[in-house]
Amino acid sequence: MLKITSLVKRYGAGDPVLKDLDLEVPGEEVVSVIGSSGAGKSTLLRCINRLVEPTSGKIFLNGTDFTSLGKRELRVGRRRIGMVFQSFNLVDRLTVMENVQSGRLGYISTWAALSRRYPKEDIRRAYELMERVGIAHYANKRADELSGGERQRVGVIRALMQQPEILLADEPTASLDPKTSEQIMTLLRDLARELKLPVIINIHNVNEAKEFSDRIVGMRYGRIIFDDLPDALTKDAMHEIYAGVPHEDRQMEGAAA
Ligand SMILES: Nc1ncnc2c1ncn2[C@@H]1O[C@H](COP(=O)(O)OP(=O)(O)OP(=O)(O)O)[C@@H](O)[C@H]1O
Repeated sequence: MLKITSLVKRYGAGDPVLKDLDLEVPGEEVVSVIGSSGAGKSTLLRCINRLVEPTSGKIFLNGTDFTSLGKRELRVGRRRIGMVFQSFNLVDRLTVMENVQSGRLGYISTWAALSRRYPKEDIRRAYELMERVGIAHYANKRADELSGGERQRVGVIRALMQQPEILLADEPTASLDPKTSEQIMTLLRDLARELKLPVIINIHNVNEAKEFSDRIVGMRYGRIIFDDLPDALTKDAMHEIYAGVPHEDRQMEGAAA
């Protein structure tokens, strides 16, 4: 369970971009965070693992107060949070297996990692997960020889190798074509169920958010102004979330389709 209370983030001396946010995400729930550009979605995600330092407020993951962790504790704590990125963040010249094993970097010795002497159990788990998502036959291929969808599968498996307690996905499908995008969203939803893992997805595609999430959180100017089931995301609710945004009409048509 993730619990966020009274979260505020202010960059420099400017106005806060997160304004007193409260959010709870229980296990195996897929929550999509939507909202116009600049609403604070990425900042929210990045505050959870403290890639961005919260200004005030509390973030608890299964009882641990992440906001109070010191540097060393935070390094260990971050293993409990898996992250999936829009641009995949793979090391191109490394193989799929090497990229996947980098999810274990915090757990094994530097020597073992550098000499690629991965523990047997890690190799077994990597193959199990790669088979689950259909990329096991690419284990020895270089990451840059894969398609976008395959690369994102590697990104997801690398995050899962950490055995995380939550998965944060920052626009995981934004670089993918519509069909591949749906496959990745299906995968995230199914893995959430199978691994009993809460998943928070920052996403612009409202149709995908509605189709693949258990719950939608709508942000506007640093506040959560919608938090409900996908079916409750009516045109009016969309209007409120996206009011004043240049692409408002396109977004609304998308949701109504
Ligand atoms: N490092 C930073 N320094 C200063 N301001 C920042 C920084 N990162 C983000 N911001 C500002 O914080 C606000 C929220 O940005 P954020 O990236 O969280 O929004 P977002 O909803 O994820 O937007 P998008 O959908 O375009 O990615 C924006 O006004 C942005 O300019």
